[in-house]
Amino acid sequence: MDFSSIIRGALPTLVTNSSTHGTNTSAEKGLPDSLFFDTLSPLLGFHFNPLVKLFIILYNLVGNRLGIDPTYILTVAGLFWAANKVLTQLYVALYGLARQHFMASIEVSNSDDIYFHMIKWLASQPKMVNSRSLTAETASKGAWEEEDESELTSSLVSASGSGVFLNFSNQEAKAPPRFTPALGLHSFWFRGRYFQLHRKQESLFEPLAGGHGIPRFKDKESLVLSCFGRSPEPIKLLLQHAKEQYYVDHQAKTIVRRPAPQALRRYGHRHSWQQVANRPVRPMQTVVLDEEQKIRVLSDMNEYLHPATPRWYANRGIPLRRGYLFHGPPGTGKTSLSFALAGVFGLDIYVISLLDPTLTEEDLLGLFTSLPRRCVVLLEDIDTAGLKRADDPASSSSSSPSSSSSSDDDDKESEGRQDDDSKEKKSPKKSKNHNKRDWKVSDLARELKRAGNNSDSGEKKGISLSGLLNAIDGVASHEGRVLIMTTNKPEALDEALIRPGRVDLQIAFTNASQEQARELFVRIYEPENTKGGSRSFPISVSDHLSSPLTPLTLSSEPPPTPLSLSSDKDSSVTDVSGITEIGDDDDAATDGKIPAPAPLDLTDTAAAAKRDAIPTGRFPLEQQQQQHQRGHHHRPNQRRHEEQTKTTKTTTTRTTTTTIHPAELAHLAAQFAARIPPGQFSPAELQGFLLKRKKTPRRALEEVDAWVAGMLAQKAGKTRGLSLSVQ
Ligand SMILES: Nc1ncnc2c1ncn2[C@@H]1O[C@H](COP(=O)(O)OP(=O)(O)OP(=O)(O)O)[C@@H](O)[C@H]1O
Repeated sequence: MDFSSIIRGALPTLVTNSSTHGTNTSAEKGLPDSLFFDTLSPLLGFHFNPLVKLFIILYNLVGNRLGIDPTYILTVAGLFWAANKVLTQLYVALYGLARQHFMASIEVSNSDDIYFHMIKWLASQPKMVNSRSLTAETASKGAWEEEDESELTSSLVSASGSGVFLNFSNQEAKAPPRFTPALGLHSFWFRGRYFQLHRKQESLFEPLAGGHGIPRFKDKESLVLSCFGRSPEPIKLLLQHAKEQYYVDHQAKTIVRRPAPQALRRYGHRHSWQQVANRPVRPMQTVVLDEEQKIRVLSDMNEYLHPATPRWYANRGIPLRRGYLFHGPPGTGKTSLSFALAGVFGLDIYVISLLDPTLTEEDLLGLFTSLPRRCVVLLEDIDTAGLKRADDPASSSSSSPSSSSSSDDDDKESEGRQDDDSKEKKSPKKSKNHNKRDWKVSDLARELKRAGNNSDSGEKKGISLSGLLNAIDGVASHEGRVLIMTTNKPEALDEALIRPGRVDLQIAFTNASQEQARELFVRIYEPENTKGGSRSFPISVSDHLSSPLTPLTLSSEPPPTPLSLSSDKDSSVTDVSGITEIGDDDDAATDGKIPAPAPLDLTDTAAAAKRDAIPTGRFPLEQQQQQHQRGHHHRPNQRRHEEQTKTTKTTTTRTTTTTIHPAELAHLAAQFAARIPPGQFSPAELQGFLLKRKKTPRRALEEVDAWVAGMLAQKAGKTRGLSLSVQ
C-alpha cells in the first residue's frame, strides 16, 4: 500500500501546486484557495473545518520549506504505527504463552493478611520505593514505636526558641508517607531471582449478608506475583519471607484487637476484628501477685496450649476450651495479668465489651467463630453487662446490657425509668417520682442505648446470658482459645456462666499486701532496661516470676525533658546544675562511678530530701534562671563536668544519673511496705502514689504516712476531694 500515491491522488491540486511552483500562495496568504477546498471537503466530509485547514497548511509548510515530500513522512509514520501494533500483539501473545508455560504465579487478595505482609515488605524495599509509579499512604507512628530523639529534640529546640519544653505540634507533618507500588505492573529482584508484580483493583457488587441495607460496590485489590520457572516455590519463599519480616518484632509486642465497626463485621472473618494496639509485651514480673497464683495460671495455660493437648481433648470427647475468671476489687491487676499472660505465650488479645450497644448475639457468635487458632479473649467487667437468664423476670426489660447496671440501686432506678408509654401508664407513681433533673450521664447513656434498640425494626440487640453462653461454648463455638473474664463482683454472676467447663480456674485478686507494696516499690525504682534506648520501657519476653535485683543507676532527671536530650550545648547549661543540687555522693556519680552503698539515715530527712530533690528538670525555666543566677559559683569538679558535657554528647545520660545500691533500694522498699496497711489499697493506688515520685524514692518514703492517712480518711468518707491534697 503506497500512502504517497493515495495522497497524491486525493490531493491533486495541492501536490501539483507544491511540486510545480515550489510555493503555495494559499499558505502564504493564510487562506486556502477555493479549488483546494472544493477537492478536500467532500473527501474528508468537512466544510472549512479548522483542523483540516491546519493540516493542509502544515502539509504545505513541510513540503515547501523543508523540501521533503510530506507523503513520505506520512508513509513512514504509518509503517511505524502498524509495526508497533503488530509487535505489541505479538508480545502479548508470546508473553501470555510464556506465562502459561514458563512462569508461575500466585495471587494474593486484600481480604487476606498476606496481602498486608507483602505490601509492608514492598514498602520497605529501597528499589521498590524508587520505582517511578508509586502510591503514597499516610503512615502514622504508634504510641510505642521508637522515635529518633535527636531529630525530635533539635527540631523542637529551634521551634520553641528556648528548647525548654517538648512540643509535638509538628509530629504529623514530620511523619514520612509510606510508598507502595501503584496499580499496574512492576518488577523486582529478590535473592537473585526476577519477580513480576501486578497490583490490580476491581470493583465488585456485594449483596449484603442477611439482606439488610443497600448493596454496594466494593473495591477489591489483589497482587499477582510471578517468576520464571514452572514452580511457584520461589514465590512461596518470598511470601514466607514477607510474613516473617512483618512479625519480626512480634515477640516483643502484644497485638490488641477489638470488634470492627458493625458495617465491617458483616463481611466476617478477618473483617470481624480490627487491631487497636500493638504494645510492648508486659513482663510477667511486673505484675505483683502471689507467686503461687501466677504459677498456677501459667502452668495451666502452658499445658492447655501444648500442641499435644488437642489430641488429648479429642480422644476424650472434651471440647478444647479453657476459661479463667479473674475477680477482685478494681485496680488489683486483673487486666494486667491478662496482658502479661498473652505476652508470655506470644498470643494476641481479643477484647470484647458486652456493653457495646451495636453488638448483637449474632455478632458475638460471628466474632468467636472468626478467632485465630490460639488467642486470648478478654471479656472485661462481665458483671456490668447485666447478663440475665431468659426466664428471669427482670430480663424482660434488660435483655440488652444497656438496660442493666452494675449496682442494685441502679437496676431499681432503671426499672422505674422505663420510658415506653405503657410502662408509664402502668406505674405512674414510679415515673412521677423520678425527677429527670437528677439524671446522671450514665443514665442518659443507658436511655440513649435503649432508645437506639427500640428504634431498630424488630432486630434484637444486646447480649443475653444464653447468647453469651452460646458464643463461648455453643455447638458452633470456636475451640482453642483461652477465655479470660474479669469482674469486680463475682457474687453477681450467674452460676451458669462460671460453672466448670466454662470457667476452669478462678484467680482472686486482692488489695495490696505489704509484700506486694514492697515489690511495687522496687519495680518503680529499679533500673530501666536500656535495650533500645535510655527512654524505652522495660521490654522483655522472659517470663521470670521474680526479678533479681541488680546494681542499678537511677536517673535523677526526668528523661523526656529536652534538657537531657538536647544537644551538648544545652545540656551543659542545664543538666549539671541539677546535679549540684543533689547530695554529696553526686560527684562520684557525675564521674560515672557507682559509689559504695552508703547506709541510709532515714532520720535525716533533710539530707534525704536534698538527695532526693525534685529533679530541677521538672521546672526547666526555673532551673535555667537558677543556673544563670549561680553564674560561676560552681564547684571545680562541676565546672570540669560542664566542660566534659560540652565536648561529648554521650556524657549527658551518664552525668544525669545518681546511684542507688540494690541493698539501699531493698531497705527503702521494706520501710515503705511497713507503712502500708495491708489490704487497704489497690496496687493501682500505690502505683499512682509512687508514679508521682518516680525519681525520688526517699521522698516517697517521707510522704507515704501522710498519703496513707489522707487516703484512709477519704475511704472512710470523712473527707471529700482529699485525693488532690494527698497525692
Ligand atoms: N497486681 C499488680 N501488679 C502490678 N501492677 C498493678 C497490679 N494491679 C494493678 N496494677 C497497676 O494498676 C493499673 C490498673 O491495673 P489493672 O487494669 O490491671 O486493674 P484491674 O484489676 O483490671 O482493674 P479494673 O477491675 O478496674 O479493670 C495498671 O497500671 C497496673 O499496672
